[in-house]
Amino acid sequence: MPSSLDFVGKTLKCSNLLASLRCFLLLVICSITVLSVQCETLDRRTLQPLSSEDISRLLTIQDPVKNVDPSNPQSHLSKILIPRAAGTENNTLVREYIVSKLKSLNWHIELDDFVGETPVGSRRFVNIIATKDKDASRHVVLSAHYDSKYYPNYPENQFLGATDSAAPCAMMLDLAETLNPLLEAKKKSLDEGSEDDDETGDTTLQLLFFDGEEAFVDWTDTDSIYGARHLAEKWGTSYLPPSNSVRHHMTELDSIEHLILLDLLGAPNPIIRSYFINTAWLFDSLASVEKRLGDSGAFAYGDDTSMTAEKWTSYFRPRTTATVNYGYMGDDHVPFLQRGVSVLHLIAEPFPHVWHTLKIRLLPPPLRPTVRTSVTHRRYALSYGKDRPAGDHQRLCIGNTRKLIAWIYQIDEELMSAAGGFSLDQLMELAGLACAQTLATVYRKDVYPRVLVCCGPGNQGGDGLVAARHLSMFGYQPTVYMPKPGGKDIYKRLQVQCENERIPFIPPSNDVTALREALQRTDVIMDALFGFSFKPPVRAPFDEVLPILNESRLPILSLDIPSGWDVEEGDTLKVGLNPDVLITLTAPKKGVANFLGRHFLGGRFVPKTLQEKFDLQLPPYTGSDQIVELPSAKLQAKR
Ligand SMILES: NC(=O)C1=CN([C@@H]2O[C@H](COP(=O)(O)OP(=O)(O)OC[C@H]3O[C@@H](n4cnc5c(N)ncnc54)[C@H](O)[C@@H]3O)[C@@H](O)[C@H]2O)[C@H](O)CC1
Ligand SMILES: [K+]
Repeated sequence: MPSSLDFVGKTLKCSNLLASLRCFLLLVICSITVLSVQCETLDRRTLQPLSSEDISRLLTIQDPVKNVDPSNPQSHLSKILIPRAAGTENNTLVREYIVSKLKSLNWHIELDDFVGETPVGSRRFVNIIATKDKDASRHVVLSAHYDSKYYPNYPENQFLGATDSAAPCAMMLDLAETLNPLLEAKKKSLDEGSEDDDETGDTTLQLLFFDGEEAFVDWTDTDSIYGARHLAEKWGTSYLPPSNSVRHHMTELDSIEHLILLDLLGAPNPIIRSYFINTAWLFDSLASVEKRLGDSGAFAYGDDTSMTAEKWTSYFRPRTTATVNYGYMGDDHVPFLQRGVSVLHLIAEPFPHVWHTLKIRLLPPPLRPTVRTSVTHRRYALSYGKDRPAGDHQRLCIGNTRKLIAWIYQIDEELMSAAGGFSLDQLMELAGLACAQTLATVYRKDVYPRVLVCCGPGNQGGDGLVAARHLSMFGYQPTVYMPKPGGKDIYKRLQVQCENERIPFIPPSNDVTALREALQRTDVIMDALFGFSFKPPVRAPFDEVLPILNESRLPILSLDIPSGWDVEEGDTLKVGLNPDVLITLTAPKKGVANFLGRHFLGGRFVPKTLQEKFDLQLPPYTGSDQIVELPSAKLQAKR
């Protein structure tokens, strides 16, 4: 029977989840207090509430049932709900339907067409990439797979995959159709200059319809998610041409704000959970969207009274610190997640009882849950363009940095004077801890375990050694590369501390062969080479080191200022590193005013007296955090 055959695949998916959950259990217990803070803040954006008129307008733009009604032969769902395993004629028919619908709505279509090896021979796979505004450099991606499970013989080969994932695909087409007039009106007003918003104008909606999600035999790493694996790999190495809004070395993957994957949706009463902390805010936003809709009676339909304002119940399992999910199951999002993409996985778990069975043939997918999920997504997508990074409390006067750079040495001196009372060891410890916390915040240790900490000859190199020690304690695998060790006693003591932690060191040398080899075994680079005392031009051996680090195309996190950048002028000589993330210490330097990547502030040691004396308008840190994320350079420039 197909269901029992495929139960192997399902067990594999679930066992991944269970294994991950088991691994994370201790962590959850130990770090519950910290996590409760992070859940509230990580990558958060605020969702601007829509008025009641907005909601009713949204619901009346288009009948929410029309596109997902299986009894209507013209609905999107009916058109997709045929056996459509990858490589079959039906698969082509469904693809052509999706493409023609989106083309007629004026969406830009790209097909990712390739041949892959499967246990049943070579097969053609075609991912569909539909983008509303092809010129926008940032994408909010909604995705689902359009293939159905392959079975060689009758009657199993009649498997329809209604929830898996015909209904999610139909929801996406419904969303495109419903929002199209609104998206076009917005684009028009941006083009005409009547609405001026670089931030949202540069973000567009992208729909990904994956092919070949299903295994041909049993679900394994190589027999599953053919389309997603191909696209994630391709996009990880496709670089976008640099422009005002596209920074150096930005890949197609970097352009993804969030990838939202819909799967196994459409059956009654799904339980949907939050799996990833960096999209927890997005999950909460969806749940609050659902609540507003439910409480306003928007889910009630016809004679059915089960979803009236008083009776409806949520599909979203509320998130609490005790129930944060740390595992993930095998699905199309995994190759993206492994490459650092922010993911929201919206899947019914436990899987619907009709999963990989033929029952759906006899029992059309229950209409109401499909409509409800579809409407919730419509409403969410409409308000996405109004989102902003929460930045009101993150005031930082970049205009003041001209003064700051002159003051930065003075602040340092005062901190370590008799009046300041700090020692260099103390400041370096707090600076290094903030740097390690930044890396752990952005780069998950299960995806980016191997950190190459590149340390320079000055105090910044000391920050790097402190960070390496903390990273090791956090569970990462740091390696220290210090081509020209500084002579101060403090560096030697820090090196001993690292060695006692069994952190490997690459022996100092002017020959960069060992560096090149180490980069082959690295997931992320920490740049602790030069800080605020760097004076261009770059001297040997670093003149050779910086280009090698850039050419590695690995993600880079820079400490205080990207190495090779002039502290006042930035990367004017174009010899500096191109980091993805920056952790500024004490206060931002003028040279990084136009830095486009993620920017954090750390060095939580500037006392109130010095903040007042130097008129530093530093943003408040939250709870026990050592770092605070700053608004993007683009937003600051506008203010
Ligand atoms: N209060 C704070 O913000 C603290 C910050 N910390 C960190 O310390 C650095 C500044 O440290 P400093 O020792 O003054 O200098 P650097 O580490 O930036 O580098 C000096 C080092 O580099 C050599 N060098 C300079 N220019 C070149 C060049 N063109 N080519 C090759 N080598 C060069 C120079 O000879 C020195 O050896 C700050 O940014 C923070 O990261 C403290 O840890 C805590 C307090
Ligand atoms: K640096």
